[in-house]
Amino acid sequence: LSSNDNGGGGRSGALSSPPVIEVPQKIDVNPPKGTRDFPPEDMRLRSWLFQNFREVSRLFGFEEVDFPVLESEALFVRKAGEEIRDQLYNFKDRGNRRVALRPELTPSLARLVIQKGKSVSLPLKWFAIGQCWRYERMTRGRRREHYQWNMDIIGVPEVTAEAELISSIVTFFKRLGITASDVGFKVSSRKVLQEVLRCYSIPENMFGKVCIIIDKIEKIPIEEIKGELVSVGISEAAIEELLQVLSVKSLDKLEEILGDAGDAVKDLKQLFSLAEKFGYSDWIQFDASVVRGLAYYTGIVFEGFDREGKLRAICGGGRYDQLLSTFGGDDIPACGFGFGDAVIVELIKEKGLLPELSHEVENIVCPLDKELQGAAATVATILRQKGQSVDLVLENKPLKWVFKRAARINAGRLILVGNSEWQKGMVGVKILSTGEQYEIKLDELE
Ligand SMILES: Nc1ccc(Br)nc1
Repeated sequence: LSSNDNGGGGRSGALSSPPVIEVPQKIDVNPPKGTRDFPPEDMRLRSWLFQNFREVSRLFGFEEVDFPVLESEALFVRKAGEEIRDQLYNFKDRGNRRVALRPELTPSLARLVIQKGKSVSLPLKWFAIGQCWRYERMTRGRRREHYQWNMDIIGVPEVTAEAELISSIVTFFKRLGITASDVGFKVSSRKVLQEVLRCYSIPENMFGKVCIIIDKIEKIPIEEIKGELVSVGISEAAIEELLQVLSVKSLDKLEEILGDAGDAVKDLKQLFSLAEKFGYSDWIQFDASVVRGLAYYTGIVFEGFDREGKLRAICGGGRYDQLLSTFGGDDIPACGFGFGDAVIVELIKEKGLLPELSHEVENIVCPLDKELQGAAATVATILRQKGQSVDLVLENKPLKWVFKRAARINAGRLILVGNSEWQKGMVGVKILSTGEQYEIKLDELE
């Protein structure tokens, strides 16, 4: 156990009595509603996706981190009316603690940064791949879990950090064969909203709530948006100005409205200039209507979208400069993104970019009779010590069965351990793709 492990026990308190669990007669072999199994074929695709997440993270010099799936509920109970809050997979554990299955990774990352305090030096460039949960009424039939790739830069106030993060996602898309004709990024800044709200002297503490309402602008009728804004105390005039600004699709137009004194226009201009230098200008567009649905964003926000408009957002992120301080940490700037494992798979299927991923084994090793099972184990071990993968036949099977299995597991070679050969320290080899076969001394086998 690591030194800081508290054994999960925390303060020793009385445990509630264990629930009486009925032993089911016949178990349901399907996974719980809204969750997925990953049998080998699906697991190969997931591993391939995660390998690409990891390789891009390595290219950008990020370090991998991880956190418990189970967190204190307090990490996620923000009061801005977020969907993520309404769908929290939360409960009281047997120590009477309010806990939740994490719906996202960013709060855990913020918690760990604060926990590490001065023992880590900024900037931090951390990435994580973790399963995230929501509890949604199954009437909508949507999943309750997905895996997210997160990349976060902690301690860099400049927009160079957001530009770097978007570059990492572009790099990922390019690795999969996705181009700027397939997907784009809508980019804006919450400082646009902030500057409008300030003009109408709307208090800062309304900012998160207004963003969450505005984020629904393409999901619910505009009259409902207006109604919700009115209900949180935004004046009709402010609402009209907000909606007018949110329809702006060019930075020049935005500058006309907001002027160039504020940070919103300055940050966005810098981001688009850096995009030129990174070489991904074709991938991004300014769109003032992008606010994202998480209350803690404070600056640049972006989301990846499919240009055919068939799919939900592919990924999203932004700057969250206040999150660490709201958790009691120092005032440390931060930005990051989340990239789910579901929409991207729908996209590569749409684009015919699904990779061919088959299970392969270099060798299948088979004793020709029971007495040679030990000899076959020796051969398998020698090959494995040389870094070769081996499927060792573990039962006394007819050769017909062995050849069928060799084909099913895409074995490269069949290594036959027969009595007369073994007496001479040799084995039989059959190259399954060509049919070529020969005998070879065990110590020459490679
Ligand atoms: N936040 C969240 C968690 C799980 C799923 Br599925 N979607 C969104």
